[in-house]
Amino acid sequence: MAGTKTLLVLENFIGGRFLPCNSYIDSYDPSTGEVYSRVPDSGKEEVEAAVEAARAAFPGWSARSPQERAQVLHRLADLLEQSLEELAQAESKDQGKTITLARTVDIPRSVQNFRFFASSILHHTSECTQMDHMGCLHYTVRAPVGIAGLISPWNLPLYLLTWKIAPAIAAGNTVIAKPSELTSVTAWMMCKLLEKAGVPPGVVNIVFGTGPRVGEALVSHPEVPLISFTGSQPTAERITQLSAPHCKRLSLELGGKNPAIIFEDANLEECVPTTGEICLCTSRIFVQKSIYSEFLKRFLEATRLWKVGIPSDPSASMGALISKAHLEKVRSYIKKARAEGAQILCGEGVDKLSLPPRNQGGYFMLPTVITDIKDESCCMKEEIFGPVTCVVPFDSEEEVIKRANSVKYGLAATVWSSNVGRVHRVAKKLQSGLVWTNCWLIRELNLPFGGMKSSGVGREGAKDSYEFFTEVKTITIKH
Ligand SMILES: NC(=O)C1=CN([C@@H]2O[C@H](COP(=O)(O)OP(=O)(O)OC[C@H]3O[C@@H](n4cnc5c(N)ncnc54)[C@H](O)[C@@H]3O)[C@@H](O)[C@H]2O)C=CC1
Ligand SMILES: N/C(=C\C=C\C(=O)O)C(=O)O
Repeated sequence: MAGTKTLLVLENFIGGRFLPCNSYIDSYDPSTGEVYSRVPDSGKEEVEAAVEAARAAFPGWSARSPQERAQVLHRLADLLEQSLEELAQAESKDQGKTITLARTVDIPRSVQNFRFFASSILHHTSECTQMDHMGCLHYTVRAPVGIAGLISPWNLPLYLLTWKIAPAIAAGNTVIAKPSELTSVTAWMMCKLLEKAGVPPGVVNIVFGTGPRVGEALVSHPEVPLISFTGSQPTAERITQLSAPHCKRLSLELGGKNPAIIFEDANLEECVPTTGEICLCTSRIFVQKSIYSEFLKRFLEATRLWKVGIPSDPSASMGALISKAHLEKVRSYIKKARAEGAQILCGEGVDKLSLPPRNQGGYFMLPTVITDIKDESCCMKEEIFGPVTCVVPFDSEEEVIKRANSVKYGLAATVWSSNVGRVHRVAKKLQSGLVWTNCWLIRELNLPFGGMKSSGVGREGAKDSYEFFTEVKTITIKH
């Protein structure tokens, strides 16, 4: 491992202090394939220390008023915003995404997550009902649950981690967070801002490392009663098994195999650019037969305009994939599609990727469009989580709803049509936690976010996250 001296070495953040770890994992720069940082390989011992710190901080933090907690969240948001450029550069290098994306989406949304929950925590009300004939009044009270375990993936590192930390601490919990071992740098950078923001020691603890070691230690710890997880379905299954003996509360935000349904009366100008490594991306495009050829022509033209480039290039539309293993996984799907007789119209194996010499070992691939593929193909059923889209024709509304619903996932869908009645009808029948019609990824953070079927359990959002991160009690008063 050449250049060890210059590697960035992260430390766990426990009880308000940065602590070294006994062992470390190498972390790779996805744009070069070279090791550039070292991430603590934490385990049970570090989780135990974090639990101790979180337990000690809980009484003081939970006793503060929502207004006092909100002020701290606002200060943290301001500090993150002041470091936006530095954080964006770090996210782009660590994750492989373009600097433009990190600058305009990831870090601004992380800032917004703290501002949003700082505000929404001030506006919850509780229920009250009268039972006059019994001389009773019933009402509910909510209280923070305790120590929340938060586990996040690599695709939107700081964005998804803060989407969990913000509501959890706003509601008065203390947290132990575990970011993906593949993308830990921005979480570590955020820890440097916590003290200045006024977050007391032990309220936010971050333990770095792998799922099987530190993730499982966190999930299995008896003093961590709730786990909020975003990631893959097999990991969610494991977390569910480990949580079961403790009856833990779980929020599981998992993958998708999201359909876009494009009817013949859709505005193609609008839908072509939006169809496209977020769990919400479209991976199956169903196009009504009468416009199939025209759509495909425009879609291919738009895809070919996507510039795959090094993450720091502001003109690149797409950077590198997260890891060598992931690149190989995505490529293996394209290979399977080809073996099944599908057509690969552009991208992997068809077009040539041009990269600077220094980036030849990076995890890059071209956006790839597949057609002539059967609904039963694994490319149409399984989450590939890469720049690969299948485009297939359909005849009728009834047929396309059935086909769109024929996968185990149910996260997001888009419907494109200028017929108002049709978009309402189809949106209602799709088995999907989120449906966008004539648009994509316009987020309203107040409303429930999450999937059905194998795409998850529970929802996140203003009210949903508040309910998840608090315990409700019903009190009856006889007067
Ligand atoms: N939101 C989504 O829909 C996402 C879906 N994925 C899908 O998952 C596939 C694998 O990606 P990964 O990052 O490896 O997902 P993953 O589900 O393995 O990892 C997500 C997080 O869970 C942790 N984790 C892994 N195993 C664990 C365990 N046994 N106990 C506790 N925590 C554990 C990981 O360290 C990471 O922090 C991707 O190819 C993609 O298909 C990945 C990231 C996000
Ligand atoms: N959960 C994911 C995306 C969430 C986006 C949002 O909250 O806007 C994911 O890609 O894993």
